[in-house]
Amino acid sequence: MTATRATAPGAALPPATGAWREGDPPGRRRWHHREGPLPLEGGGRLPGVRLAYETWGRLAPDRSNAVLVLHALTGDSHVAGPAAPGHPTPGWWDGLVGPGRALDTDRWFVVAPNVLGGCQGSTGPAAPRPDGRRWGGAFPRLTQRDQVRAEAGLADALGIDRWALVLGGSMGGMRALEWAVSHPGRVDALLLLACPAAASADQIAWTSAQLHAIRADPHWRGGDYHDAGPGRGPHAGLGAARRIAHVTYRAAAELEARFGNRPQGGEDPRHGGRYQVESYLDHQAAKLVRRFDAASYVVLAEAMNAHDVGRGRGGVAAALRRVRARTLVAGVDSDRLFPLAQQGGLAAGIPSADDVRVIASPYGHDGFLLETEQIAALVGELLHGARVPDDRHRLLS
Ligand SMILES: CC(=O)SCCNC(=O)CCNC(=O)[C@H](O)C(C)(C)COP(=O)(O)OP(=O)(O)OC[C@H]1O[C@@H](n2cnc3c(N)ncnc32)[C@H](O)[C@@H]1OP(=O)(O)O
Ligand SMILES: N[C@@H](CCO)C(=O)O
Repeated sequence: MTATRATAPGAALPPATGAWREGDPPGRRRWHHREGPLPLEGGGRLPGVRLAYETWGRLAPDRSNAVLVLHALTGDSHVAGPAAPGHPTPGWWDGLVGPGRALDTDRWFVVAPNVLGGCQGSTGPAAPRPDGRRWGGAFPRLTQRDQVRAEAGLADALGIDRWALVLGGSMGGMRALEWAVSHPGRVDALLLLACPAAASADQIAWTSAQLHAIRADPHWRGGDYHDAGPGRGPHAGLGAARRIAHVTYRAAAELEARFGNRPQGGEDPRHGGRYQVESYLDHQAAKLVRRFDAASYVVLAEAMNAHDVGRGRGGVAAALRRVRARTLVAGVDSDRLFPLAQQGGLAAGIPSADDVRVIASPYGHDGFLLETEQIAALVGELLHGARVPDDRHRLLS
């Protein structure tokens, strides 16, 4: 595996350039600096919080056209647009955001923050503390609620009282749900994709194996490796974590059809060579190691494990009843990590939600990233009241 850096990609970012201004080009990364420390659900306060974010479109004078897009575990604020300096991958929902697309940026003002704890410009373990040293292993545990609280600060700074739509998949869906539960008056419409009301034992178990892989790497050093020098981070551990995770992101039938038990190229597994599927996972691992910080991975994965929208709110059912947004819940039929039954539970518990919508896909959990046409139809239904083709359900709005 390629091991190119000990520091997080975010650590090399240019200095903050301030908040969004009228006339900004689409997709330019900007930063919001919170005034004062962020109180954390688990106790304590996080000082020096900043969120990186990108925007597309123009905020209407009455500020009624703002849409919040929330990314998943290893995503970032770069929802749309090509790869560019500071954006190692093209926009992860490029087919969804832009002029004439479902999130038509001639009409909607789309905002996408990098999650708190992440490594693509927002405050995370690789970022400096107020005293100038890096957080490293001292970075506090976060929950989705802390992350949403930080995002609410960004909304305040942008002058956005209400979101016309909040949407996200996987970890982004967890935060979208938290937004609708903790700020019911600020979310007009809600699209939840491939996420649960609370992390399940199965999800926590898969994540636990990933966390062990990272912490077992001798270069982990309790999370204090960021200044250890080039190539001296826990890259092997992060790569192992990604291999485990990536299998859960895809479907067994898809892997079978693509790779079966065939050897990779001229390699012979009986003599130390790899199977095709091993080579594929090696590739996915190497790509993540080049662009993501292991300590951020740990912070975000632990926050996902802590996800429980009902905690301290009288349970999941009571929490879901707080949602006032027009809501669509959708899951991927081949998702083995966040199975459709979990989205069924969300749809049943949220007062305005209809039956769960099914995204048909062979790709498993990653279907929420890949099936953009089906997701575009759901966005259109929420924003414009247009029916999804072949929809068997009543209109929500
Ligand atoms: C909201 C967010 O989560 S944003 C972050 C999303 N992006 C990521 O997570 C990056 C990791 N990748 C993924 O999660 C998924 O691959 C997706 C959803 C982004 C893309 O899925 P797909 O288009 O189906 O790509 P797929 O899983 O087939 O991977 C293709 C890659 O595997 C490589 N590959 C395929 N077979 C093999 C093999 N036998 N050996 C080695 N590499 C292989 C391809 O060359 C291709 O490489 P490239 O991505 O460098 O061009
Ligand atoms: N491929 C996605 C899946 C997790 O939802 C990611 O890495 O964020």
